[in-house]
Amino acid sequence: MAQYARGAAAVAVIRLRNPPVNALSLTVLQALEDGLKRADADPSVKAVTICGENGKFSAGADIRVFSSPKKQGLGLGPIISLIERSEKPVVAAIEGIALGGGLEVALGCHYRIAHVQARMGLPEVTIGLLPGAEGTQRLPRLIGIPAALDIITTGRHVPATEALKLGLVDEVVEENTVEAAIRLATKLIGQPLGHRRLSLRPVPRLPNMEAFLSDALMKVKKRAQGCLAPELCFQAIKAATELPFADGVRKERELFNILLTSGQAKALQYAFFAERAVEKWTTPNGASWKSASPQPIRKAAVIGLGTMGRGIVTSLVKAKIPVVGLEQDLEYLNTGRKAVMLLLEREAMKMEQGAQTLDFHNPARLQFTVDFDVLRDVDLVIEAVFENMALKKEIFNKLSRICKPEAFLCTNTSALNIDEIASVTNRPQQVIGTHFFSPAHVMRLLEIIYGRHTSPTTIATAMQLAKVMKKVGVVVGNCFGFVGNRMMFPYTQQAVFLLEEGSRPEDVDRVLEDFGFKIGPFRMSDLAGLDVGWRSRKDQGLTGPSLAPGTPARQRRGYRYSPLPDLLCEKGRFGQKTGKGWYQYEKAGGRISKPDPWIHSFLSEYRDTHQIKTRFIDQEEILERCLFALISEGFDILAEGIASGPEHLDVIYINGYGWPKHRGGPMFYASTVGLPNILAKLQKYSEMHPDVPQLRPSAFLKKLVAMGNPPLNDWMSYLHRQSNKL
Ligand SMILES: CC/C=C\C/C=C/C(=O)SCCNC(=O)CCNC(=O)[C@H](O)C(C)(C)COP(=O)(O)OP(=O)(O)OC[C@H]1O[C@@H](n2cnc3c(N)ncnc32)[C@H](O)[C@@H]1OP(=O)(O)O
Repeated sequence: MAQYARGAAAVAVIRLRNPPVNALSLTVLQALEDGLKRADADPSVKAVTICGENGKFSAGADIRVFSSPKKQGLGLGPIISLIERSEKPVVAAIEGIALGGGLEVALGCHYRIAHVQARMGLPEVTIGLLPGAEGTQRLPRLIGIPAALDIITTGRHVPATEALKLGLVDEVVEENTVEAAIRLATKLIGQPLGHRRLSLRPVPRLPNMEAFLSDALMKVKKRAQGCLAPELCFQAIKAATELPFADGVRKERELFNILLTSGQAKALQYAFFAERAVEKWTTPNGASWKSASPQPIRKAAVIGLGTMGRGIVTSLVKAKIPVVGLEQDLEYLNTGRKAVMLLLEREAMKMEQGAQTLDFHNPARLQFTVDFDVLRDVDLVIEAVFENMALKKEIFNKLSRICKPEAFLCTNTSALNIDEIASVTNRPQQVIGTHFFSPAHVMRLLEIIYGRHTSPTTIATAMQLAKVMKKVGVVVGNCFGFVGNRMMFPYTQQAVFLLEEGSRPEDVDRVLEDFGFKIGPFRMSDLAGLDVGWRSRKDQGLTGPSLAPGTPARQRRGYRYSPLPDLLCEKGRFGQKTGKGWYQYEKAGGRISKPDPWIHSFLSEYRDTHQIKTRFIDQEEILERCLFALISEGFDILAEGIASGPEHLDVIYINGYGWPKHRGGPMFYASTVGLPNILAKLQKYSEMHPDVPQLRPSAFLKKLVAMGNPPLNDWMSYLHRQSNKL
């Protein structure tokens, strides 16, 4: 709702009130409209201030309304017009946040005052929409086309100081913003308002408007990667340059409705809530975010300053947590230190653009050592040495003797058994997996893996650490590959099998990149380095010297196996780092991939050697085999209780594996394709490839289909129900 009060003798204050972020629900909008009408009708009221409860203006429309049957009733535009038409001056007092419809309300006001800490933005594009309450028509009139395009098509939050420079707000204050707004409103009583009504202003012209817009459209499309909303945001802003206000608003509404009914908006809004849902973690034994409290981390240490360790140190410094970086000897330490300093300098430069500073030259904040004794007083250690169980166990055993008893011990691993690592310590309850993604200071995902003995406090502390590092922590159980890599395995396996059967790396990558992945599986493998998987397969005895003599080339443990990646590694083709992998590159370390005729003839020789009949594989089969195998593994993960809901898998895939957010994550995507369709296709492919267990549909998927394909929100409730249809 909204509270109506008197701020000064002649000033009415309308306070938006809907905790925690004053979202504009239908009730709030009704109360805002009532408040405006009341102020208008009261002759003793000469001016109005609009503000938000609890130091937050408003986070915009209540996103849940967009998927409810009442969405048609969300008539914010007419209320904003009512504000603008008011004969009494209306001042917005912006504290905290004014986002989406919240900022559109402020744009309807005649004046805007912001607190210096406030942030403003039109983030609708990030939930698959556009500012549909006349924002695409008012903002360009206020701050011009280039700035409006930037803000609307990226959805970024603009700090108050920048907003002042752009002319988005009239004043920035450090004092009580509402009081400042009331004072301004009092001063404005009786003054003319015509020029303050944005709908009456022309859009500032650019000398080269046409060229500017065509260049901007190209950039928007490139960034969008298949997402519809940025381009429709662009179209709405372009309309502001071509049409009178009222016609521009009509165009905006038309484009808004296209987006609102698009599957992409649903997927992006699902992703918004999924990200928040995973914060509320639970484990199968009943531990949960509700009852566990995080411990403060005043000082941390990172062991190993390779690629991952460097990024983790950088993330900790950025989170203002004092950190010690430790390496095995001075040579490695110096190389690691230089690399960390370079990363931090780059980060500091980026932060300076947003008027922020990064303090990393102070030894109290960042220290490097080869001496484990320095770790005596840290609250938390993140071990980030390479994936070798023996080495990790040696380090954890040492840490357990050196670190204070209450210190938490985290291992950055992408697959290894957390319980085995914890078993060599004197505090298995304080051992946890923290799987960072590379580059660790950029990627948002942090997979947090609890072991058999990990305490709820340890989980809560790791989650809190993720939050302060501005990462999305997702709590998962302990199994080989955890969630992300375990689901990735069948996906990349299918991609390689497709090469055996007739596809080329560029065919498979193109299909998955057209689907929306930032990078296809073969380009990804070249980027990560083929040698990483090769080492792991050698450790597992799947290839290399430990492979039993006489093992068939294309079979392991009775199932189909492709030695193709091993053969490439044996030829020194490790990907980008060696200039050759599934593609060729301009040089070792090069980044521009080109299809490689050598690979094409290598594949055809390989098929001849193994008497594989080559066939044409269409896009549908490529997509379905890769994605459905991954999804089926996801259902197994849910059934085993490794993750507590499909949102967890989706958040992991969107934030760690380049899954296109506008498709909502693999499990959401499965729900849109329809579980019966996925089951039928998996059954078909599994019959074609009986020696590939990863194509056999998960029992949980079968159960859900038998139960009538329930909506995603209900899936978990079917896990323990008895079904006689199976
Ligand atoms: C016909 C045309 C009509 C309208 C056009 C207008 C369209 C819009 O306004 S669309 C909405 C645009 N706004 C946004 O996209 C903002 C979304 N919110 C955020 O970015 C963040 O939540 C925040 C910056 C506002 C706050 O961040 P933080 O402090 O980290 O808190 P949380 O993100 O955890 O949020 C707390 C709590 O609030 C819920 N929530 C936030 N925003 C909305 C919202 N707009 N609608 C509904 N609910 C919202 C969020 O889910 C959290 O809920 P839980 O505590 O239950 O998890």
